Amino acid sequence: MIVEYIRYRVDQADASEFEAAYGRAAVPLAAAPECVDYELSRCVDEPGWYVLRITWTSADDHLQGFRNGEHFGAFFAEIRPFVQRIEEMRHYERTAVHGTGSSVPTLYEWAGGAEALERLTEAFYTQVLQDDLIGPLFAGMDPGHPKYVAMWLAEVFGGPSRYSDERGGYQHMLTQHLGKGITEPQRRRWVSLLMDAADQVGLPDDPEFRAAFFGYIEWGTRLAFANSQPGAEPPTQAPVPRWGWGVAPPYIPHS
Ligand code: HEM
Repeated sequence: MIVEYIRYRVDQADASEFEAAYGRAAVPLAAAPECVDYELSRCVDEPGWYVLRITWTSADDHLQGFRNGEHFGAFFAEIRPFVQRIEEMRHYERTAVHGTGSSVPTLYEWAGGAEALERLTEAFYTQVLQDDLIGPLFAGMDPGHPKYVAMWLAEVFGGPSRYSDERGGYQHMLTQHLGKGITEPQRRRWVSLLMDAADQVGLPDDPEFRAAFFGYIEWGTRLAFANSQPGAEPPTQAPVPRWGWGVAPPYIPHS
């Protein structure tokens, strides 16, 4: 992916027509398969200045695919009157420096931190060990297992990276599932018992948290299932995944 920045300097008198033109141009832009996303921002200190950010699938896709494609004509017809107003138009590559701030709590914080996740896994594995369908899989489990899985979940949900630092990270977790031959009914039971445990220990039950929590559990158990099958060859090295809120951040009423 590549990010294109276009800086415009528009006369204040033309600003509303400029924004309206880009509003119309955004329709063919959004329809172009080469366009990932876009955003037009207006400078607060110098109101005639604008920055348009467009993320393209690649610079070539922009310059060859989009410009020679079916949507360019309609896009360009709208913005043509403002081309003379462009001060800079360049492609930028993302660097390794990026991240998110703390304006939204992590799932880890929202869940109640390490202590809440440990309560969850303790209650969960107590049930697991008594379960006819999946209990036998865990018959020889390490007594520290509930704590280790809580550490894993904490890291996934945005908490400290203890599982990576102290327990071998993704690679160790993967080796624990390889060759286990988990069946689909066993995967489902694992999910179901974990959701029961979440209710039992009082994890937050707001729709946003539960949707994100369940989303990860569904994803993770499907991977564990796939990786446990005979002959599976999953990647042996990978970072511990980091799971966020997805499309529905927490609902925090503002007074
Ligand atoms: C989101 C889904 C899952 C997560 C996050 C997860 C997490 C983990 C982790 C972190 C370990 C290694 C613990 C350690 O450091 O020793 C582990 C081991 C294991 N997992 Fe999973 N797991 C998931 C799904 C499943 C499912 C669906 C099953 C089977 C139904 C399963 C069965 C096992 C077993 C049998 C072990 C070895 C336990 C032992 O002998 O100590 N896991 N899991």
